[in-house]
Amino acid sequence: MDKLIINGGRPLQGKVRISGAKNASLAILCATIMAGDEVVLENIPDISDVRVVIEIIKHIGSEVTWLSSSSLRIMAPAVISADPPCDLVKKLRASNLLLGPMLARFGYARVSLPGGCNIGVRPMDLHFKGLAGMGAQINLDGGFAVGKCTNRLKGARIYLDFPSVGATENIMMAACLAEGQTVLENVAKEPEIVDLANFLNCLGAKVRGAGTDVIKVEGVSELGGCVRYAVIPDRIESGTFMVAAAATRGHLVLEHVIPLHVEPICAKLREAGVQVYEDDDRLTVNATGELHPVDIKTMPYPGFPTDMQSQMMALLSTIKGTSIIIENIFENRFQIADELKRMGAHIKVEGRMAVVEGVPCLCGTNIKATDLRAGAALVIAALMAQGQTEIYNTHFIDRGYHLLEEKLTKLGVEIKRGQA
Ligand SMILES: CC(=O)N[C@H]1[C@@H](OP(=O)(O)OP(=O)(O)OC[C@H]2O[C@@H](n3ccc(=O)[nH]c3=O)[C@H](O)[C@@H]2O)O[C@H](CO)[C@@H](O)[C@@H]1O
Ligand SMILES: C=C(OP(=O)(O)O)C(=O)O
Repeated sequence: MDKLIINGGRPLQGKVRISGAKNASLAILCATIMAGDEVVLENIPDISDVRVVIEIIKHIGSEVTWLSSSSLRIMAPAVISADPPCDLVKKLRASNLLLGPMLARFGYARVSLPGGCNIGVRPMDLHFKGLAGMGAQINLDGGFAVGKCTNRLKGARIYLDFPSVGATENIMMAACLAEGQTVLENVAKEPEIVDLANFLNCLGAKVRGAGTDVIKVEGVSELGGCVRYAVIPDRIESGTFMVAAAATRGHLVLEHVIPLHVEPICAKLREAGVQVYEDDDRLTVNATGELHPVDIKTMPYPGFPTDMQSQMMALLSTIKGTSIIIENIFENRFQIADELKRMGAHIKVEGRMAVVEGVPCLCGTNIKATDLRAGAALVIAALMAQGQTEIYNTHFIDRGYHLLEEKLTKLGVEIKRGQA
């Protein structure tokens, strides 16, 4: 097991290039199993979640080759050679996105219920309801979701009770190969949904409306390949660096960003007194002035992302005054508060609300990541803290941050990896 050792107290200074989006890459990798010909993907981050999904699709028969450090060539199988292996599926959440594509292409899927970070209950009822609405039989069997459809899936009108990202993606993918039209209402509007829809359309799918509340899919009998598809930049990695710059009262230029995707984060940082400037695909963050407390409510996109909530909590823990955070998406995303308190933060958690009283500074100590974004938040806390911090459970952080130590080192941070 690894640990990260960080000596804090220096402002982040310089330029950082943002990598491809984890959540878009994972969904697109699952979608590749529906492709009838070769697919080349670019801007794929080489992070552990991506490596695991690649192993899973290879196991079911896909041929996958790294063409460079961020591009992949994939050829999906005509028939699946094995079920997705349970031990790999359980390593992450996004493996639940195999169900829709496998059912649509092969008429059968036996996928273990997914794992991933312990940030809430995370049921799959909306996925199952949508796929069943298209004619699939879905059963739960000893921790596995087993889906079957004897004939082609049928287009249907499906209303999601909640705009779930994963359910929108699974049903949208399955609808691409269904017979007739699918109308999906109250869907998630996250940029990763739009990226996935764009990729599917590159394969010859007919998806319209991604990024709005209603997605319409005209099913086609087969999908083709794609000569080149570049995944969008990671808005959560962007947000994490922006918050890290603010927390260390630094000055940072982020390159290869889509500013629109990080607008909810920019808006909150500006409200806190951070200067944020946009220029094409670059963002400049300057936090050399006084900062103010802010209140945050996590919401589906374009609201404030739950995946940035922990990082903001770390930042707010050293801003004088009271900030209130309401977590509306995942009930278990305040575990980070206990670790921040070990560093001297004053945070009171009551159900879905956290009250953060800013303290003048945090102190370095030994702390452990409880999930991916909590890990990112602890890195931010360590960057601000006086003295040395050791962060354990780094495997959570490795799920989602490409070249984190290298990027931070270039920005002036003293960071190294050691054995825990
Ligand atoms: C791999 C990936 O893309 N992960 C992202 C995805 O997760 P994920 O796709 O799991 O998140 P969802 O949008 O589905 O979950 C949002 C809420 O809906 C609930 N729900 C979801 C499905 C369902 O069938 N029933 C149900 O009740 C969940 O428990 C949660 O409370 O979106 C989340 C919300 O933006 C992000 O935090 C994750 O980083
Ligand atoms: C919650 C996250 O990911 P996952 O859905 O893969 O657990 C995340 O990226 O913060």
